[in-house]
Amino acid sequence: MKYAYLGPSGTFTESALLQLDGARDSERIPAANVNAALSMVREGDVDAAVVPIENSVEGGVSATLDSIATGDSLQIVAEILVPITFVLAVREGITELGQIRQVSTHGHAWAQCRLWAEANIPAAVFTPASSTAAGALGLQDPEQHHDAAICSPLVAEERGLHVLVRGVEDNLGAVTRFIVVTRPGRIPQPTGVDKSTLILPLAEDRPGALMGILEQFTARGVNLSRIESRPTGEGLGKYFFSVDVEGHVAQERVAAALSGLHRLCPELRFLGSYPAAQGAAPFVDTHNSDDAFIEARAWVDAVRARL
Ligand SMILES: O=C(O)C(=O)C[C@]1(C(=O)O)C=C[C@@H](O)C=C1
Repeated sequence: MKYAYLGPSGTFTESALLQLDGARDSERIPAANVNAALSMVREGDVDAAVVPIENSVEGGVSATLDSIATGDSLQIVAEILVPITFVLAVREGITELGQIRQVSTHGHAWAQCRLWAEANIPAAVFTPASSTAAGALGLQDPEQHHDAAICSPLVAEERGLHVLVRGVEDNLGAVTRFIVVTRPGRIPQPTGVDKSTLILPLAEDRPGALMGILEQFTARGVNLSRIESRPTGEGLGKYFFSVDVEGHVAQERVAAALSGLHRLCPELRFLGSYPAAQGAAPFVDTHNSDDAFIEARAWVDAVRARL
């Protein structure tokens, strides 16, 4: 396997990739940003990409949500969870927090450490980096000017960086969810604890449009585990919904919800059904079981046979 990931080496994304079976023997290509990683998949330069999609504190990763929602279709085949903790690494010569004038990290990491930074390095200006590891490596680059970086403990250790403070995150126990993305192909078999991801553009801007979408799930007992609205970029007020549901397209209730959604918004994108990284099998009422759907369809077919 050949994987692209949000690089350089030492990102949380690389840690996620290394959790995959056989990843240590695979070819791993660092990409400068999420879009570049997904382009490598679309163009066939790699078999798959690993990119962040959601953080338990900061929410959805817009670059990923937007990139998988448009352009050539992609498919999610797996998800990976990584516990997140950050350290404050500093440039050589910096020994106290008061000396820090510029701090660099990924925007999503900064959002998770903002309160700590306001309280402890209030004078420091934030310089965005393309990843936490890129910010950390910049500390060894004389051409870059930041004197501190917020990064993973691992990259600080691997690069021999001096760590001034550990655990600078505002919320203990944060987790980031990563996805493995391929070109559309075979859908992983259901495991019983699965997720499906959908992109739902609003076909019509009218009262109750979102309710109409949600009803498709409610009526079939399909639980949502994430729903986010993202601007389409076509103008103010134009949004699409990015949704994760509990269940697999092989299950009748999920398939029925998809079919209802397709009638409401034919432009919907099915981004895949894949094993959930954690959780239990969802509760399913008897009337939403596969058997109930199959039996109900047979009953209607028998009625229609008399036409
Ligand atoms: O910069 C990294 O190390 C990443 O893998 C990206 C990323 C993200 O986009 O959320 C991943 C995990 C952390 O939440 C912070 C940054």
